[in-house]
Amino acid sequence: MTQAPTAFGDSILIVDFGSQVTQLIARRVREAGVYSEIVPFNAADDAFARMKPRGVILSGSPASVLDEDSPRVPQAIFDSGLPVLGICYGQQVMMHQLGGTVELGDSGEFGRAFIEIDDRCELFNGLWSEGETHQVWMSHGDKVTALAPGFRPVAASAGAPFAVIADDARRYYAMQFHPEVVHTPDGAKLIANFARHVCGLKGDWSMAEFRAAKIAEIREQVGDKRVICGLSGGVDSAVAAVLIHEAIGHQLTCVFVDHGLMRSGEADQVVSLFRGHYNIPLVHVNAETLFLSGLAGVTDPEAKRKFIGKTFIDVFEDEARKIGGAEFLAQGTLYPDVIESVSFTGGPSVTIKSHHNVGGLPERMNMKLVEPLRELFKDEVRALGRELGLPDIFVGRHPFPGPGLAIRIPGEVSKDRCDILRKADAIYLEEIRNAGLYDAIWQAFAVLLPVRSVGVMGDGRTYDNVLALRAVTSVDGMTADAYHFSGEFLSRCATRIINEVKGINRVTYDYTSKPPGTIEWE
Ligand SMILES: Nc1ncnc2c1ncn2[C@@H]1O[C@H](COP(=O)(O)OP(=O)(O)OP(=O)(O)O)[C@@H](O)[C@H]1O
Ligand SMILES: O=c1[nH]c(=O)c2[nH+]cn([C@@H]3O[C@H](COP(=O)(O)O)[C@@H](O)[C@H]3O)c2[nH]1
Ligand SMILES: NC(=O)CC[C@H](N)C(=O)O
Ligand SMILES: [Mg+2]
Repeated sequence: MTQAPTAFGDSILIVDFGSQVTQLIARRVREAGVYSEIVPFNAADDAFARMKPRGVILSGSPASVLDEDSPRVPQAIFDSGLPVLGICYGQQVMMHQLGGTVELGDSGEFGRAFIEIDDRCELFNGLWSEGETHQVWMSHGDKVTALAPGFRPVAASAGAPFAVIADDARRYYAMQFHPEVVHTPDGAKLIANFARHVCGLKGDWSMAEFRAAKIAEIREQVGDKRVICGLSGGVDSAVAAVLIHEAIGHQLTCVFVDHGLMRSGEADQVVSLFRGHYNIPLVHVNAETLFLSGLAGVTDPEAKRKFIGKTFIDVFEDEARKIGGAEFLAQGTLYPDVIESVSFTGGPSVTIKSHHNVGGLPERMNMKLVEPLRELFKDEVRALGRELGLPDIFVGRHPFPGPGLAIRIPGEVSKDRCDILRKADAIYLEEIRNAGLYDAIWQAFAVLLPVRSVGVMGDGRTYDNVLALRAVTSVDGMTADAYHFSGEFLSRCATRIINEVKGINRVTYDYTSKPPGTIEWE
């Protein structure tokens, strides 16, 4: 998982101890105009040396510092003299390592809590003053019972006398609550204060800077070699292709793989849209038979993903040979693809699913990867797309997963089932567009369930497939909420789909948020 040295100037390193909300810390730091990266605690030493950050934030964790073998902060971070901000477990582990005491609490604090500000400190600069009460969000069972030398309490809650602690001389701050979540209303400002006021960073990280830095980095990585870019029609690969083209021009060839798992009419649309807007060579590969024959009999979601990931690479390598060889394969991989696919040995996070372009890649690959968007969240990619002048039709598109309809057909995938799903999905999206809801929704799609139900149509009995509709709102795909359609809208979709698509006799709507669900069903 080693990456090239960061070219983004001043940054903050976030050490991940496995909290569910670590990504939110990175978002808050970036919103403050400061570049940040998350690294698992067991890779923090290397990342610290590579990034040369100007400050460090320690995340929460499901672990307890009282457990044997629970994670620790690399000593190099404390030895560096840089500012450190500890959050929840981050606070506990700082105390444990720096000479304080942590004990198992009689009862934890979970959810909303109120803290009283007892003293001023640099972290509160221009934000909180003595005597005030503020809402925060807690989620802990252990608690700090004695402070390490140099620290003093600056805020307390009913359950946590050391809700915020400070050592202004060393620029060490720590809190028991989570400032990164929206339920701590001033949390983003606290994190911004740490990044800008305590670490002294300017907060001028922008997409224009990212664009320039990335172009330089791509030129350096690629030299005069050829690059193939997997182009899906989605915003990520379109932005990656345009950025790489700006860097290396004619050395780039794009390859669109039609795996037969596309939505209705999508293949032609993507190819004509891209050819219409850009003068970048684009190869259109029809690989439907290859993908569908390989998926026959495969029902396990991870097995589908792994097969598709591998087959994508086979196709890219074939196409590379046809143009006389390419040293590099470019993809529009994003930060969430990386975070959700990787579990670190001995590390705290688990693999949720193998995104086809990361965890789904075969072990042995002949081409080296160029992934200029690997550090970005989706909304940041859209901002970069606008910066690069991409038309709205690319920038505003709903995401569509690389494995396509295969992960929206739980159970075995066949051409017949793809055809049924394509028709239903097209009606659903048409209704969404007609109702003017496309831009209010982050992603919408249908899932063809491996369940049949009994119905009655035209006085006859039917025994057909059940379809689930899904629509979510989100900022970056890391968390999501079900979209609340009107009942009238949903029944219109249900009626049209059952009337117009042979093979479906029941339609349901999926109200699950993420977490606990994921956006896709597989
Ligand atoms: N059909 C395809 N042909 C070629 N490359 C593809 C295809 N589908 C996916 N890829 C590659 O895999 C990467 C990841 O896919 P992903 O769906 O996350 O991104 P995207 O399609 O570019 O954008 P979006 O997430 O908005 O759909 C793409 O950026 C692209 O490089
Ligand atoms: O290119 C992709 N390859 C994949 O293997 C993949 N799996 C999920 N997705 C998309 O990622 C976002 C989050 O999806 P999940 O909540 O299902 O993980 C949603 O936008 C999903 O559509 C993928 N995109
Ligand atoms: N959210 C956290 O970081 C929790 C830390 C630790 N597991 C506790 O329960 O106190
Ligand atoms: Mg896509």
